[in-house]
Amino acid sequence: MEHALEVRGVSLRFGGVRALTEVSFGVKAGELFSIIGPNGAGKTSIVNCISGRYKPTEGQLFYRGQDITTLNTNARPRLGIGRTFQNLALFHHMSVLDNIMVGRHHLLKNNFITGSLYWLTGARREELEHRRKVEEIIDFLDLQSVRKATAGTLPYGLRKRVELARAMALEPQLILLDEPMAGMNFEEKEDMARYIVDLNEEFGMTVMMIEHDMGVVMDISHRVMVLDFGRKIAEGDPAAVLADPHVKRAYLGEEDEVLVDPDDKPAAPECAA
Ligand SMILES: Nc1ncnc2c1ncn2[C@@H]1O[C@H](COP(=O)(O)OP(=O)(O)OP(=O)(O)O)[C@@H](O)[C@H]1O
Repeated sequence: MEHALEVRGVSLRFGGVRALTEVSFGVKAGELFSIIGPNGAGKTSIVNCISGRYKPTEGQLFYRGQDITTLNTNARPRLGIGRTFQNLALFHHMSVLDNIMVGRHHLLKNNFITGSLYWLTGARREELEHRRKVEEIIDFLDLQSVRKATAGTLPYGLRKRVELARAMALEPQLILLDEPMAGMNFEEKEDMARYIVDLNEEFGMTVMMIEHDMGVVMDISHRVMVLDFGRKIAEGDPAAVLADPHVKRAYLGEEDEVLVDPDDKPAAPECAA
């Protein structure tokens, strides 16, 4: 399988803070790839480097063989890279339908001037085609009943789904999902997991997902990478990653026997005065 995305030796520093240190990995075309790690491990930083929000201090990023390291943020959706955000970034006063339409902005061929010649140019045909695509996504994500609702009035789980719809509207080949299940209840997570698997399998999108829910990650991912303090500590199929002692120690909080000095005596509990 060809690499859709390749991250080579990426480091990112904010003053004295090392958010990422020499992180390298590849995501294959058609893969559902997840990144896990404790809070502050650098997961969102990686997504922000790929989406262009941050420029790596060192290293390179390749998308389908093209060096995108210094490409500006707006150019990436045109290449086929879409994303969702950890904290919802919807237009709250707009309808669900309009929020999803915004996602198609970069695909619009007609500008303000040609758009004003609505019936004479292809503007009308183009709008109908965009509507058709948006309706397809609304059907896929079961958003029919709320298509006219104001986005800001919807329950959190549904707003997350609308955000996914907007990212899908870009028709990306690679979609970056930053904690798509955060704040959801069990049923909402189950639904979201199913949509993610379907957009990978039915729509053929390559998925790179950051998610804290280990159950979901292990269930649906083809491969998993683990970050800790900005460094990659493991990568592989879910079962192998779960069994990795470094991962157990860093992520799941289990002790690594090798690193525990047998002569170390537990400290005596402090007595209250
Ligand atoms: N814009 C920024 N300015 C300064 N430091 C930052 C910035 N963005 C991230 N960091 C720091 O970089 C490190 C990695 O942060 P990042 O948000 O990538 O971690 P994360 O794994 O996504 O965490 P979480 O699971 O809590 O979202 C943290 O120490 C964070 O404080």
